[in-house]
Amino acid sequence: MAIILVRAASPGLSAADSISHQGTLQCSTLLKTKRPAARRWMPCSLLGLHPWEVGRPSPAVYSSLAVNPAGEAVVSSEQKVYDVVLKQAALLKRQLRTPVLDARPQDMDMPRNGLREAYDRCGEICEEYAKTFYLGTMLMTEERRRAIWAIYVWCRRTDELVDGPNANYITPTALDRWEKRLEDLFAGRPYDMLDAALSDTISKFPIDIQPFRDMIEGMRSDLRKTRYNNFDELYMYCYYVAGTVGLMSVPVMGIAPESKATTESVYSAALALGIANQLTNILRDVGEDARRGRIYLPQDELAQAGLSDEDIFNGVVTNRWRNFMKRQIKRARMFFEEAERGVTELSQASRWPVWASLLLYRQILDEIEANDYNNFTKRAYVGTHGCGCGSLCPSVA
Ligand SMILES: CC(C)=CCC/C(C)=C/CC/C(C)=C/CC/C(C)=C/COP(=O)(O)OP(=O)(O)O
Repeated sequence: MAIILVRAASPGLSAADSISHQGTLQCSTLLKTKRPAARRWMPCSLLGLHPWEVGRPSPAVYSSLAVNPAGEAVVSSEQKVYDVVLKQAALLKRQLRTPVLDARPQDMDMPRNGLREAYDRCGEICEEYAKTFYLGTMLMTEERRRAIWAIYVWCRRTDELVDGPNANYITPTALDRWEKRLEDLFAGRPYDMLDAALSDTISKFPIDIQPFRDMIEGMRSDLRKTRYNNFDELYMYCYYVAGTVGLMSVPVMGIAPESKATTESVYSAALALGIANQLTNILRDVGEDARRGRIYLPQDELAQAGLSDEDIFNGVVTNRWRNFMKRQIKRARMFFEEAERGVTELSQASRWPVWASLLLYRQILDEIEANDYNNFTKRAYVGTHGCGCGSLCPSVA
């Protein structure tokens, strides 16, 4: 019942809504007209436009530079990531010739005792750190739910390496070891029980190792990099640490059998949600990051707005800052819009947790505005009761 009502109230979930990713003029570092057989590129700057001001572009198309300082054309981050999307989509299409998971009896692949315990532990961790999302996963089939927990826990542990209590001791070598462990678990040789859950998951779903490797690469880059010259660099970072989660999730969440959308477009939407979440996270945490000497904002855009690192460290909300933030928020919202269109294409039971987390995270942007753009000393906070679903939200029940 709750879900039906929430669906009716959620534009992204209307049955009549369908994605049209065809034929639109798209913009990125480059503008591109997308055709099935070819992608043609034209620098946005030729039109004197900021990419995200050209109108709602289609899949992952918001990077801002495609020339290096020497004026040479370079492949944008967005294009590099789109190539990963295409690869993931092709793999999924190839591997999904196997039976539809939903059609299998739920108990068929029930894990043996040790594994069951491992998955339960993953569920507990997910519940502890991401309660709303966890509650949403309870609507999925058991197999999918356990798989999502296992992926979540691996990502959480990876993040903890550079963000957790031992972060100061983490070296590139430690990340190399973590990557070796990842390869082992993909080869069916898990190191501990939590790895064993993921190892089991990848044996059941068509999940590729690349987004996992890329996430570790993101942690490596976080160790050495504290500034981002432009949005192209920031986009790559967001892909590494969050877009990857979207790509990992699609094979488990599943595309609705009735969906007319292309596999690539669903992956693009999943990627967009990861990017949107990460951009939002960055905008929420500007003050906190600055206190750690980090600025995850495009330096060129800061300079254009007349702002410097000093302004960020001083943390005074000025009109320049407000204007800068307005543009950053606008861009993050465009990624959310892109993501929204993909939610409807997921298999029915996977939509709600994704939708709930999208609403919840997007509200952080509203909250930053409500705080008059003071993200230096005020943390935009959205409680689990604030996901826009009122009393229909399962997190309230
Ligand atoms: C839309 C479609 C087709 C599929 C959905 C695919 C998915 C699940 C995408 C979600 C990707 C995701 C959850 C990325 C992580 C983003 C992120 C910024 C997480 C922040 O984690 P924490 O650092 O724990 O955040 P808090 O600090 O807010 O607790």
